[in-house]
Amino acid sequence: MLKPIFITGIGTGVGKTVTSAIVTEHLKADYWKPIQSGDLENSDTITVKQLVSNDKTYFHPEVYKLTQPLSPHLSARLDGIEIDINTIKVPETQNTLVIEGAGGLMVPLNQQFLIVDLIAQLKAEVILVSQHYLGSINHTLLSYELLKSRNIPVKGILFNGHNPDSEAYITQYTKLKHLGTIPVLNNLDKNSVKEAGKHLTL
Ligand SMILES: Nc1ncnc2c1ncn2[C@@H]1O[C@H](COP(=O)(O)OP(=O)(O)OP(=O)(O)O)[C@@H](O)[C@H]1O
Ligand SMILES: C[C@H](N)[C@H](N)CCCCCC(=O)O
Ligand SMILES: [Mg+2]
Repeated sequence: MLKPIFITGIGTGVGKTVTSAIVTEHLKADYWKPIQSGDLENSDTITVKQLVSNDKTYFHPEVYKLTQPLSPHLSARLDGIEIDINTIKVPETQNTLVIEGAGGLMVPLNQQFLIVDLIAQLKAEVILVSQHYLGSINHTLLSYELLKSRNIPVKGILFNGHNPDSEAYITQYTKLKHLGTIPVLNNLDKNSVKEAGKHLTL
């Protein structure tokens, strides 16, 4: 079986959903967001559906749909449940599977487990999404160190936005494969998503 691709990021709001749409479209892969924390009317699955144009992608349903836009451990508690990571199993598919996490690697799912533990359990390989802001080099290198310490395979790093100096520093330090940069998409739509994928090395 192909290793699923887990799209994680150096934090929340760094562009994992936009990246997931681009990667999903480019590979005509399936998409799965196992834990949606809040924004249920405008979930990441709905967003990716709106941005993908191929007819091969299958959207697997979320396992947890939590009502509050908070860390999943807390969102679950407020909904009166606890996330059981044993219920989160890779869906059956013959296709490449793109999985989107929630927030960054150390985001708690319950009192014990973090997103990074879920990645290990799902035996996925990671695409790390970084975004440029003051402080992002630190967040990117911390994410890299964690993945390395857990022996999690990393397919490469994608930058949402372009900053040649930061990218050069990060790639020379980590030796991660630079999979490309995603420009600011002023018109975020099916066309721009399809086009952005052509400039990535996946
Ligand atoms: N390259 C881009 N061009 C235009 N808009 C972008 C780009 N990247 C991200 N955005 C916008 O920034 C916001 C955050 O991006 P996104 O939802 O992809 O983050 P995320 O990492 O998936 O967040 P979460 O942790 O909530 O899942 C969204 O409104 C998205 O449309
Ligand atoms: C609600 C948000 N959009 C994400 N889905 C979850 C982000 C959790 C961040 C938790 C944290 O790192 O403090
Ligand atoms: Mg997202």
